[in-house]
Amino acid sequence: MVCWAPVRWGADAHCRLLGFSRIHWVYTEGVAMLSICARHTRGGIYLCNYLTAQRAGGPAPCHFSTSQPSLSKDHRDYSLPNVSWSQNLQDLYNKYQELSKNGNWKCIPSCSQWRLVKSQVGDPMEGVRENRFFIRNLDKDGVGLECCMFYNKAEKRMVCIFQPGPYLEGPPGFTHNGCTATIIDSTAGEVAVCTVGMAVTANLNIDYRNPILLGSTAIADSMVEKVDGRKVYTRCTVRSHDDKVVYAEATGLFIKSNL
Ligand SMILES: CCCCC/C=C\C/C=C\C/C=C\C/C=C\CCCC(=O)SCCNC(=O)CCNC(=O)[C@H](O)C(C)(C)COP(=O)(O)OP(=O)(O)OC[C@H]1O[C@@H](n2cnc3c(N)ncnc32)[C@H](O)[C@@H]1OP(=O)(O)O
Repeated sequence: MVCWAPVRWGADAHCRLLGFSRIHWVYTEGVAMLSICARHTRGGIYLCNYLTAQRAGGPAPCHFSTSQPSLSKDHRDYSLPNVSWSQNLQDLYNKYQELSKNGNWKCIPSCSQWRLVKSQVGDPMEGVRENRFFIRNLDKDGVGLECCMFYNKAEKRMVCIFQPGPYLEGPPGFTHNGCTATIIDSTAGEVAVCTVGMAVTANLNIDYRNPILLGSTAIADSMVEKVDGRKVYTRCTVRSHDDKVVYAEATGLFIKSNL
């Protein structure tokens, strides 16, 4: 029999992040099927464990704190590995760290992103909150986006290795396309900013090719194609960690700030 069950799912932050209503409805049969299919992948195990824990009333992360204004001066680097990282994400991180040894690639610490903005435009909330961006705005490791960016100056290229967590769900078991758009915007935006200085998104076009399983590891690979005056044209492809599946392809136009 088909049955719909309400599941309290990290209510406040989840709603804020995805714009859903306070109760998130999950089609339980679909989720059960997905969890069976998902067992075949490393990401699936992550998802299965999470769903099993939730159904059992176990340590489902229903209550957690979001990125509220904070007086903390602890500028944690959210791009460093933590226990929620899958082996695939860790392997990609190790690969780019290795590539960084000859200076071609450079790891971008998460806290550097706001420093970049502040150095250009100042920070209206200086002193009242931590340095962090929308892309990594949940306190709890693993529930949102785990990611790290690497920059290649010579190639005008930025990659973002990432692992979407359970609070980023769109279709049951899969990543919300708005989350994918955020990753693309941030990766392409960052390479635009690193290339020409402070710039904002004017246009973003995305073709979604395949859904991204929650808990899986993927990579957004973005590069600057052309700079024409203040206009920075970028291209980005999102693929699975092993390059076998293309998840999305995008172009973005960023406009260099007049400031
Ligand atoms: C505002 C908050 C900023 C927050 C932080 C922003 C960036 C973060 C920076 C560093 C962080 C590191 C990495 C990045 C991480 C994340 C990325 C997040 C990105 C964002 O979250 S960022 C916020 C969302 N974003 C906006 O909030 C933009 C709203 N918007 C505007 O602020 C203006 O609209 C603007 C500035 C775009 C242009 O205004 P403007 O007056 O300066 O210049 P103008 O209109 O003259 O355009 C100049 C030439 O661009 C062409 N052009 C313009 N728009 C076009 C379009 N859509 N399609 C095709 N061509 C276009 C014109 O046709 C002309 O071309 P031509 O020169 O050939 O005539």
